[in-house]
Amino acid sequence: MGILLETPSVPLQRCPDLEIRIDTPKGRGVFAAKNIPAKTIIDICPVLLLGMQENIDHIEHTSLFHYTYNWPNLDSKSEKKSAQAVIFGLGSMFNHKHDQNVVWVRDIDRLIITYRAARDILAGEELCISYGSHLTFKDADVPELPPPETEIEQLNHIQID
Ligand SMILES: C[S@@+](CC[C@H](N)C(=O)[O-])C[C@H]1O[C@@H](n2cnc3c(N)ncnc32)[C@H](O)[C@@H]1O
Repeated sequence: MGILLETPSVPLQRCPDLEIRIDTPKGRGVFAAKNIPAKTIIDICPVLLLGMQENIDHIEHTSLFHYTYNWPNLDSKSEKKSAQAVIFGLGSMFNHKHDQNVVWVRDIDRLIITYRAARDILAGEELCISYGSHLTFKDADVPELPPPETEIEQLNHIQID
């Protein structure tokens, strides 16, 4: 009897109750078309790990740079370094929200990310992850404060009887 070799594989799964909206204050975004219960798998996405130098020489100069994730990696001296990775599937479409409703887990060895609902998500809500605190763009969720001059002008208009 021969040895049964199992083909290495990752079963894929995507929540069907989703839609892309194309004209939001954050550009395109992923929205719930129906209620989605907490812990539902939203998507399982394959990952392309970029070479450190490839990223510096090329990707950082393209719009793709705004879609990459940090990915733990080892350099040529086996020291831990943060590389960049391109995420295929919906992983590249989630916008940022400080109070995110989607969480994600890396499978480093198999180059996969799994996204799940962090809580119950209502139909019509946007599905967002957190990009952390160092954003490279103006967060559309944060209201614009009036410039100081405007505040002074406003105070000047307050009449005291
Ligand atoms: C990974 S892409 C997300 C998909 C993107 N909205 C699109 O249309 O392709 C990241 C980009 O989306 C935009 N974005 C994400 N979250 C945002 C937010 N909270 N406020 C404003 N823009 C946001 C920024 O332009 C950011 O560089």
